[in-house]
Amino acid sequence: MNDKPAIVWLREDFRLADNAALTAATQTGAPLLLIHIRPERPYGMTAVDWFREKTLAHFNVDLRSLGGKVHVFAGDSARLLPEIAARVGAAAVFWNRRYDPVGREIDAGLKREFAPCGTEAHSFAGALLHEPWTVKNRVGQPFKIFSAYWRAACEAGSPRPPLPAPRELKFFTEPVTGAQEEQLPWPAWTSSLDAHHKFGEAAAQDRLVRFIADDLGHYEDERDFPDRDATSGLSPYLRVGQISPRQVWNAVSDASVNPAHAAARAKFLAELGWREFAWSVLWEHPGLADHALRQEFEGLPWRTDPSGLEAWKRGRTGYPLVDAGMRELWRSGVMHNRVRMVAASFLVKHLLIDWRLGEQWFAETLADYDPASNALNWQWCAGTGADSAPFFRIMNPVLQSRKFDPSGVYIRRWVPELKSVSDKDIHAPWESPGGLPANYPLPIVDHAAARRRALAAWDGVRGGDGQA
Ligand SMILES: Cc1cc2nc3c(=O)[nH]c(=O)nc-3n(C[C@H](O)[C@H](O)[C@H](O)COP(=O)(O)OP(=O)(O)OC[C@H]3O[C@@H](n4cnc5c(N)ncnc54)[C@H](O)[C@@H]3O)c2cc1C
Repeated sequence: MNDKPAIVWLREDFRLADNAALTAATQTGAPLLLIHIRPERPYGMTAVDWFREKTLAHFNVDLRSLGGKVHVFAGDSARLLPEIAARVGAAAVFWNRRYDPVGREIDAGLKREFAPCGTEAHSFAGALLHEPWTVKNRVGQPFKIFSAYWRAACEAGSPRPPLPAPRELKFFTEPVTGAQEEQLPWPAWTSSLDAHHKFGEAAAQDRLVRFIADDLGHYEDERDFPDRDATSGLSPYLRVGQISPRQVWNAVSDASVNPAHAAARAKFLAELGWREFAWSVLWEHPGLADHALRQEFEGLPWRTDPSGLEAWKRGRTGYPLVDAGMRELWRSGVMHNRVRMVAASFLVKHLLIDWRLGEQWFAETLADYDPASNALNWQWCAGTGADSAPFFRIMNPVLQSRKFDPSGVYIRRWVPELKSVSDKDIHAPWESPGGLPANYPLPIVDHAAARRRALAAWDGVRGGDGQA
């Protein structure tokens, strides 16, 4: 028995089950000191910060019933973690790895700092199915194309089964100085988000079980329709680690699915694969959110258009599907994937506004924001990434709306001004015989003209040899 505590540093892994760091710390027999270090937030809370804080609060409720809690600190973790470890005389520190450029540098520095002090620092895989540096092509290079990446990842074998939650947790009970209030005051803008989310490990598991039972079988056919609740809704839980990708992978792989639906299962697992691919690309390109992967796009003549950007952010572009998506984002902290694509394409191609400004807005407002998936998908939509939709493929927001929200159910949910417009006219209400409803704007840009402008800009970058 060892009375020096083992510190478990929780970052994006607020769960008891399949938490390799927690399990390993438990196995030492030392009393556990669970800590979380809030980063300094000079610009205030973002939506994913809000989701993480809510998650932490719920995790603490679960822990209290087991006699423990997460001690919360705030500040620079590179300085604080060694201080806390020294203060409590920790025998060892455990964490699950993170892969963002800043986080991985801090963690590597901490390991170097702990080594000579006799405090063991142990890190584990937890947030991904495959460590981002492990899936490589035959000559040891990272993949640039998703399909090749995913084939290789699948050939590497199934991820190991998830770990059970530790049967018994013994907590460090001495007072720990310097800890903060567990809960921060919520900014006013977060109040509308609450109604759209449930928190806690049990809620995440429940969502997974319901998705498998009700939606997995028709995932492939229905996932693109924002008017249906046909996707898993797991992304915020995955983001803050209330559920692990291994738990999702194994539950979906083991579920008994009608053989006719095997393709739906494969499609869903491949979407988890996109998440993996995004992290592997970020691992290789730490500047993914700042620099176009295709260099030539750095020369694209982006427009400076503050009022266009503001109309896009507020859902006032006059294109109902784009506006519905942007308002869904603001009010709920999430947006359906198909609509994310249409809204992103609209900003980049119709308004010719730099994709980085859209990436930043999503980073502030998405409850599932992660630096890999967000940057990769923005580069995909902008055509600037390695395996992206080509720039000249410009989504028509009206046709997308007619195809994927045919009766306007999704639009009416988020754009109440259009409630009484007919199903036929709701996609382009400015053409409605009844006239445009009061308070809803005319399109801020004409589709055909915007398309021509975008193609001309792209042609300039390509030296005039482009195809439209
Ligand atoms: C411009 C843009 C920005 C995006 N930003 C983010 C982001 O910051 N964080 C984020 O998690 N996803 C992002 N996505 C991807 C995708 O929209 C969301 O993962 C998805 O909408 C989440 O809903 P779901 O959990 O119901 O997904 P499901 O369809 O149920 O998919 C299951 C899981 O697979 C993963 N996944 C699905 N699609 C993608 C994808 N295209 N790229 C990466 N992973 C995917 C997610 O982890 C998701 O939870 C972005 C997409 C676009 C077009």
